[in-house]
Amino acid sequence: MVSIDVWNAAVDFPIFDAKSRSMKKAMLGKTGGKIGTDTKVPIIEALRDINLSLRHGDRVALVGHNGAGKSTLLRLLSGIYEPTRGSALVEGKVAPVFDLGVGMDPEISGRENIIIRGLFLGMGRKQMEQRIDDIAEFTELGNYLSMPLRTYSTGMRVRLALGVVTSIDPEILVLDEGIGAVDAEFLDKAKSRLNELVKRSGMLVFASHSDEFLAELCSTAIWMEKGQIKEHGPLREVLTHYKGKDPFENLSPRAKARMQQEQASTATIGSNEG
Ligand SMILES: Nc1ncnc2c1ncn2[C@@H]1O[C@H](COP(=O)(O)OP(=O)(O)OP(=O)(O)O)[C@@H](O)[C@H]1O
Repeated sequence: MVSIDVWNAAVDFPIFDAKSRSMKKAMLGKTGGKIGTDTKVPIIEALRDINLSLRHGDRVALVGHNGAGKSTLLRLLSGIYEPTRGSALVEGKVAPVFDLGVGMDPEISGRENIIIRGLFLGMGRKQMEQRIDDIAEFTELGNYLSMPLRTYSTGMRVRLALGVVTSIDPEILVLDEGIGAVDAEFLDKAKSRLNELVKRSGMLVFASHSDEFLAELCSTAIWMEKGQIKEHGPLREVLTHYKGKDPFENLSPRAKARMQQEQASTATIGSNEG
């Protein structure tokens, strides 16, 4: 069973080449973590006082303004960052998808990239070889799959990357958005594959600014503000507080129906956090 537990965690970034003297006089910005200037080296407090408990089946949206700490939290949950203070315990294999293009080699073919990227996401070579035809069909890239990746347009690369990512069997899927570069028709096709992927995965944490996508894939949400969790609860409720209005009024009927279904089955959230 997969699980994530975080206790009083903080992540700091010391900035060795910043001029702390001039920063003391600077106005407090609206975005980003707090910049501490008490020490010789300024420190950005990207995350602080994070307490979180996620379990099998959780599908969590991560929302918040620029610099609120979403990407840092995703990296903490993926084991890429260690907490500076506090602790984080992650049980299960994490497939981190932060940048769809990461791990792709421009000089090798689309097909070879499918295998390499799959290995990077924790799959075996045999497993990827079994799935390659399905991925090829999904991407609709045809003969381009034998061409080096450098000959692809941005959208074509995203198709390939999405094809691979949606073919894996992750225990914990950690997604940062970056799915914007494909055309609407393809995105629609990707949605059902993403849905299947999320169903197969033990847990999803998904940072996105797209209400449509969040409604499609998530049932609960964490609202980050200035490096802290401001609210954790049912998706619609948290997004309504975050945005100041219900963002789902104008959603597609399909997304609305799915969300209502989710809400009916959502257990009490956050009762085991503290
Ligand atoms: N490698 C780093 N070095 C120094 N500061 C960093 C680093 N990564 C993030 N930060 C700082 O940590 C804070 C949180 O950044 P983070 O990228 O987690 O925010 P975010 O919510 O993902 O933002 P966005 O929506 O703009 O991507 C910001 O103040 C940022 O400046």
